[in-house]
Amino acid sequence: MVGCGLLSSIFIKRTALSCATLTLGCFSLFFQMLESSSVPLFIVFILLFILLLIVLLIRKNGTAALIWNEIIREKVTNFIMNQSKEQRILNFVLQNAVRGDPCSVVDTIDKYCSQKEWAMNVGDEKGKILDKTVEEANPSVALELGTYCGYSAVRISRLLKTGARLLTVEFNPEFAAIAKQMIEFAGVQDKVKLLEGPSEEIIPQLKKKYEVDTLDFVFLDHWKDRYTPDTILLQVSLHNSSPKSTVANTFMSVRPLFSMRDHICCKMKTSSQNSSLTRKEDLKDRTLNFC
Ligand SMILES: C[S@@+](CC[C@H](N)C(=O)[O-])C[C@H]1O[C@@H](n2cnc3c(N)ncnc32)[C@H](O)[C@@H]1O
Repeated sequence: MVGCGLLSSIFIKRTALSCATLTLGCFSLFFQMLESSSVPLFIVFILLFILLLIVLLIRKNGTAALIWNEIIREKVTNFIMNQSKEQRILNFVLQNAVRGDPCSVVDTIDKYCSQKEWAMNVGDEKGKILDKTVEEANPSVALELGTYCGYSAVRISRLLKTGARLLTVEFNPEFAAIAKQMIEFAGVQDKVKLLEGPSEEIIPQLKKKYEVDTLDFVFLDHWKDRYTPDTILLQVSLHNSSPKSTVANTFMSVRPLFSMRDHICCKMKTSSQNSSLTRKEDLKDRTLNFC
């Protein structure tokens, strides 16, 4: 009984209950073990003690928490529910957001990801910075690399002026299918075009296949190792026409970004507790160092 309670308790997210239950269980077993001097009880005690140590590690250590939540817990939940996390996010939106209202979709994803499961959306905190940069750039043509479930695509598109468009690139077919439904549910499908494939293949096609002459705004939010090569590829593919504004969701230096002319550059970083960003204006000295 105690073992069952303890095992189920480790599935309870971020509650002090799991730790308290485990500790209580360990103590109660320890005293029973002392009374009966039973070997099986001793083995159970050792196992529960190890479990307690693991739970404490998950609660105190960021990497352990990440491994637990993103690898073990998510895989177990996916297996039990026979559904991916991204599908759960979409279902939550379909059930709780207002169809045709992009703000409601954005808020509902934020709600799910802050209360139930973390996901790699840009999120509300950095999203507000993204909003500000989009509003300043007021783009006619915008590009996003890394769509995921479509959170930032919906977020950006809700700020686009009439006739403006956002091209968003995603190479994972499962994520692309989710994003497509998210974009349609938000009612922004006329503004957002999802291009499925690796950025390194899509970017060279932008000019001819997607009739892009210049980009007014670029949001880099795919895998970080592609930031620099894709920035160069963008410049080459669009014949050296630099975007008016580029936002990179990173804390690292993206050299070509900073050497582009006429751009507003915006760096974002996430600390364990919150997000912060340094705008181009504040970055000038450091920017020069990077170039
Ligand atoms: C951090 S997520 C994007 C989050 C999204 N911008 C948002 O805020 O909602 C990164 C996404 O980029 C995609 N990705 C990574 N490298 C890519 C590449 N080279 N081409 C296309 N998509 C890529 C991944 O599959 C993943 O879905």
